[in-house]
Amino acid sequence: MDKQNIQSEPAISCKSVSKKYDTIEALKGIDFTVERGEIFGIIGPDGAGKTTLFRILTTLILADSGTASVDGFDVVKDYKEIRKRVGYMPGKFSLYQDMTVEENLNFFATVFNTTIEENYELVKDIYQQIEPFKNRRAGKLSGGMKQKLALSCALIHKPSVLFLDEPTTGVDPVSRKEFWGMLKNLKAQGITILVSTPYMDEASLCDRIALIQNGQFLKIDTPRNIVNQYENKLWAVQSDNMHKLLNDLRTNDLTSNCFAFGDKHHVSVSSEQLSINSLKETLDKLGHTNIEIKEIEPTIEDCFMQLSQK
Ligand SMILES: Nc1ncnc2c1ncn2[C@@H]1O[C@H](COP(=O)(O)OP(=O)(O)OP(=O)(O)O)[C@@H](O)[C@H]1O
Repeated sequence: MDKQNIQSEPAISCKSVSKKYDTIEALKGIDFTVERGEIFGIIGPDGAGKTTLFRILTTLILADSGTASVDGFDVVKDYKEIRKRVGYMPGKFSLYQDMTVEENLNFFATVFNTTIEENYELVKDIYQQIEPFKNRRAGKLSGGMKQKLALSCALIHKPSVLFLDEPTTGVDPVSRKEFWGMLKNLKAQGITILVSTPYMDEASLCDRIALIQNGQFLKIDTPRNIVNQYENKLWAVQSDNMHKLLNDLRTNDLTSNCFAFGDKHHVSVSSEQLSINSLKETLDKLGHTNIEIKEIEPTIEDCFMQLSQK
């Protein structure tokens, strides 16, 4: 395929991709495309199928059925081309623990037939933060520093598509925030990013997201549109006895679902018959004290809970 044709293809395209491990259906007919220059998030809990999808797209395993392409190349036929063009940061950072920071980066550069100097501009902002520790072994770095080194290694050959599988899992909140800042900078340099995360709060940092559960996409859209499409009213409820409150809310005929969210319970209400005051009265009769109920804006997690129960 010539260069111009490649540029008109989406960065990633997946059509009816399925994968089984014995009897476990890890992916059940995944369909989506990622446009060039997007930060696209795959959001879902452990075991939803995120890693399996990443491995198929980075040509490490084969799908049982369906087709997929990356940067315009077919994941089966053109796997060699794809390997040159993608950067992959697996969930468990693939660093050589006994090699130093600099040796790790050098190694990845050499594997891709390049040098640190050649693509230094691309990794500079990230690598400079760990450069003071360049003689330290990777195994002795903190979680946040390991993450920065792993990202530098995934970028050192200037990939056009970057695959980041749960890059912020096990990383402290400050480093998580910094990390998303780095992704924005990479996007500004024209790199397409597919990133998976179990943290629903990170969804809003993506251009578009797919919510995944049990090997299926529940929804694909911008985080804003997903939140706007939330169907019910949503209330945050608390009382002195949160455990009993959860049971009482779940057995109420007029609420559609309820789950614990931080120090409150989030209750989804589809019925017009139920008002905040009438729910307060009901809970009062059930013996609850210090009841507080507030209407709130749904988060992506609320949307996920609603969609996953359909
Ligand atoms: N090599 C394998 N052999 C058998 N089952 C597997 C294998 N790899 C994954 N699975 C199963 O396939 C399903 C999807 O797993 P996958 O690792 O893709 O999900 P995930 O969303 O990345 O979750 P996690 O963050 O836990 O890895 C799970 O039920 C998992 O147990």
